[in-house]
Amino acid sequence: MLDRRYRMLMDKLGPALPGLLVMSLFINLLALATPLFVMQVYDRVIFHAGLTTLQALVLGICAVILFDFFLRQARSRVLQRVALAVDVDLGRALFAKVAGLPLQVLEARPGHTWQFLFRDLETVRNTVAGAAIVAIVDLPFIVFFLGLVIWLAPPLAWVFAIVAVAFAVLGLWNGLTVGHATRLEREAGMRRDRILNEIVLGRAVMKSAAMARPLQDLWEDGQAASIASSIRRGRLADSSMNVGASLGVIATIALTSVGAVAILDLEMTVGTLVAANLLAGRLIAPLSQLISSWRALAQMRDSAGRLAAILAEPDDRRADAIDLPRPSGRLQLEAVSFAYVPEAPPVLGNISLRFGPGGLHAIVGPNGSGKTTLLKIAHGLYRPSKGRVLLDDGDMSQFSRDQIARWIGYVPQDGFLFSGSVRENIARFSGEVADAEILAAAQLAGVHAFVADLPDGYDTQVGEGGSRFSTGQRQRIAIARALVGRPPILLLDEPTSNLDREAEEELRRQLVELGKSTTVIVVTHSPALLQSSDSITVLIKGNIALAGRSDQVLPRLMGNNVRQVGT
Ligand SMILES: Nc1ncnc2c1ncn2[C@@H]1O[C@H](COP(=O)(O)OP(=O)(O)OP(=O)(O)O)[C@@H](O)[C@H]1O
Repeated sequence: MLDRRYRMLMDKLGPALPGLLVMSLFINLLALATPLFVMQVYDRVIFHAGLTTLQALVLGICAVILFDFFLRQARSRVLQRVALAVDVDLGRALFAKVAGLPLQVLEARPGHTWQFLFRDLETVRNTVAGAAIVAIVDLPFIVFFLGLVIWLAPPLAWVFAIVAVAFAVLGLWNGLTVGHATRLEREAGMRRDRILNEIVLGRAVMKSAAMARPLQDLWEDGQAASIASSIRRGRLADSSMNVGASLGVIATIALTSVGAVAILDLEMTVGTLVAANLLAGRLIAPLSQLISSWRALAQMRDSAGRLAAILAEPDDRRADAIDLPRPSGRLQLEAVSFAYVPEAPPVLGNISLRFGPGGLHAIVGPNGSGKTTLLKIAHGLYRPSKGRVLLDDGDMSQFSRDQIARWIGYVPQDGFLFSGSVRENIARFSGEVADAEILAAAQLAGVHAFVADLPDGYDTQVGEGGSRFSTGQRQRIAIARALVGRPPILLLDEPTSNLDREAEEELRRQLVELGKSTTVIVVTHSPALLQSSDSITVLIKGNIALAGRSDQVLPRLMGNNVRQVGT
């Protein structure tokens, strides 16, 4: 059975392959015209002063050149179409896959891995439309040329056989060494780029903590390793190419010498020798091309492997079996345990909680106690390792992300925004959200007055990741984004951590108001929010230390340091 990476490539290349083979057949047949032409000129025109024959031969070869040109053009077009299919179809599939993968899979690999996947796509695209593929398609015709040469010039057969074996050995050695060196080169490049990526992400920390020098040292180490692996790969590839070139020259010399002896023994004509030499060129060209394209082919094989592996990963659920009515807002965690890595101890252990419908519910606990993880599980972003989450009475795992996003609003700790306008961000970049809905969400989140006051209002560009706004402003816009469509459940991760007193009080009032119709679950350390909550859950080291009505939990919480509750 075909490896899935080759299956993926054949999906794109397969439909074009018969056409390519037919065109290559004709191109290779036409390639016989030159040796035939030369043979005729040497053996007939020169010896018999046949100028009329020469004219006919020149006319014929001109027609052949023209036909050959059009065929090559057509072959290039076909390969360009294949490249376009890779770009469009695979590009679209890859983006949809990356966007559709479960959050846990996305978080399990460093961020730049995903960018590299799109470079993999470019590698596949460029190789599929490049000279290496033409050389591969030309490969079967080598056998044909070999047979022809043996038939035409039997005394040269053993020279051709030796040349073919020498190229096969070189190709094999090249494949093994250059393929491996290419892989090492990529890994070294990725390690170096990871440092660069982090420097860009953590630029403010780098500057404020004066970490530029040590980080540069780290990057230079990475760069040195990358250069060393490039040089090694380059050396191996150059050696193969040079050995290939030398083999080509040796083949010509051996053919000419053996041919000369055969001519002296009257076993062959001069024309046959010249023709055999030209045919040898046709035989060696695709082999040399393959050897010099080996790096591209090895990269394409690895890239296709990575792409195929990602494309085979299971998605988050995309489609719903049935369009269920809007839930009332009851959210229940049933004996939920969760571990980020299967072999590590669980971050959450056997959590059972019920929220709503409606009400303001607070979750508190020390750093690292699992509050954010709990919220992500409640939002279906992570699947529990054990237990389940129920939305009303339905198991959360049956719902698609689209449906969950409509029913559960989620405001992450950093309030990340995407480059674009405030309006686009609140509307989740959907053209289907009406202005009235955006305004209502902004008013509910208490961000309308601030946005309306900006010179470009809702058209204001937020910058990369929302960088043109303060963290508090970003968080308020993120709350508005979560409220679009008035989901029956709203999850907020420390929404007041970056707000001033006044904004905190305003948000508290709004959350209490929202709690009358919506189940609001908020991770918070804000005393004001805790006091206004209907229920409080205290998490310690991934376990529920205390949970219940806030008037019961709060006095114990106030009397104890949160870290000591439940111990
Ligand atoms: N992506 C991850 N991979 C592995 N472990 C993680 C990951 N994210 C969090 N953890 C671990 O899970 C535990 C709980 O983290 P979580 O972020 O849920 O805590 P938290 O209570 O929200 O903390 P904080 O109050 O600091 O935000 C921590 O021990 C943390 O180290």
